[in-house]
Amino acid sequence: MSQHTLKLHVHFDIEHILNEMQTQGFSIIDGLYPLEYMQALQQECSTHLDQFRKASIQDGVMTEIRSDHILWIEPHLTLASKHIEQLACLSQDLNRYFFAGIRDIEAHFSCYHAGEFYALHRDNPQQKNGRVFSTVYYLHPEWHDDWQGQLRLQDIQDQWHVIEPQPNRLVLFQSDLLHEVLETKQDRLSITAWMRNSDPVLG
Ligand SMILES: O=C(O)CCC(=O)C(=O)O
Ligand SMILES: [Fe+2]
Repeated sequence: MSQHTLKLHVHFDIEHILNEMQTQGFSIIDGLYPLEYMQALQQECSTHLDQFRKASIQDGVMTEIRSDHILWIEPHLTLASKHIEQLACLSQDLNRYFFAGIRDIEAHFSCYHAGEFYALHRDNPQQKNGRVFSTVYYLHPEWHDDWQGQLRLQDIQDQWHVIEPQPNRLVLFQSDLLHEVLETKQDRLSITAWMRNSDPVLG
């Protein structure tokens, strides 16, 4: 499919999402995109894998907390940019309902190779980086339960959830919730995006 002819408009079940955000602080949206878009996005991701950088090196400093590889999404990544446009639409609803003040979205592709993980963390540790909501969209072609690599997340009632990284699944959660990516047994591809209420500080 030519990326120029690709028109993407997703209908979010916004009432359901808002209700889940209100009661648990996170929401899972399955089967988000038409298959042909997901496949085109996979291809965009795979053709750029050689440009991914170790996420464990931030500002030249090494951290042990994560071992995945990332590529920040910029406009030339046209298919990934369409995903960000859809998230921007969703953020308008979140703004209307939660007065969240979201003004922009920052996002990167992530690739976890077998043996890689992201230890327990919050995406907005001291509420300094403006991240209000986090989203992860999984785009590997398939996922089996015994491949591990789950997202483990504590909800606003302190209950823990283990979420499988199923392809074409979007997970939306409050950026201040504790979560981790368990060590994966297979290559795990995703786009992580943050809805922010202030100017970007990459990292
Ligand atoms: O890939 C995931 O399931 C979560 C990734 C994550 O926590 C992050 O990139 O901050
Ligand atoms: Fe995170």
